[in-house]
Amino acid sequence: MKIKQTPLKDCYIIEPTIFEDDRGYFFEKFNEKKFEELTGMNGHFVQDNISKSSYGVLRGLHLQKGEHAQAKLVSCLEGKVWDVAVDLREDSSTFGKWFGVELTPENKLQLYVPRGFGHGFSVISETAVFAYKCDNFYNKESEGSVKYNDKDLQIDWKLEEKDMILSEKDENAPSFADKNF
Ligand SMILES: Cc1cn([C@H]2C[C@H](O)[C@@H](COP(=O)(O)OP(=O)(O)O[C@H]3O[C@@H](C)C(=O)[C@@H](O)[C@H]3O)O2)c(=O)[nH]c1=O
Repeated sequence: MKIKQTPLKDCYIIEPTIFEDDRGYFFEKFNEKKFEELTGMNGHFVQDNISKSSYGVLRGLHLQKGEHAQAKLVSCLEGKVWDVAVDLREDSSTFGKWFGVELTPENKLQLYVPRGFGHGFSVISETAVFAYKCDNFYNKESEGSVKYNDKDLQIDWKLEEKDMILSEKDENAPSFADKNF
């Protein structure tokens, strides 16, 4: 397992070591001990989520606030997604900055999105299955969000606006300036 620092503080790309032989391949998708040694972050995840979406679906930007804040380790099991993390920690040197990475079953990359970040992804294949671990439980009352097309963030979602499919909640999300995080 290798990690690569992204331009955002505490946000990492995880690349697994692949063992190939005549049968196919093997890799450790997650190893708490190695993850903690390499990143220095908490690797104790308590919830695993899966979603399936079709082309053009954009989920985000989401976070949980306060004591329910969640770090996420995200990956794509089928298809191709453009994954985006935004640093929403006001005391961070990379506050207000975003980073995007393509996640596919072929590149096997995972993105570690720390607590206090907004997270979202867009589906750029016909369909995509997205999988992620969270280090804190889902809590509806603690949900925060930031509008995907916020003028201050200027995120490139790798989709044309006309193709984007959003939930009503995400369409009506507050702006970055509203600080719903
Ligand atoms: C996130 C979540 C949702 N739900 C329920 C609530 C709702 O009825 C249904 C769909 O929820 P949402 O519309 O919020 O799902 P979705 O838009 O896929 O939300 C997810 O988006 C990505 C970008 C993230 O970063 C995740 O943390 C999460 O916020 O599933 C749970 O039961 N547990 C969960 O952990």
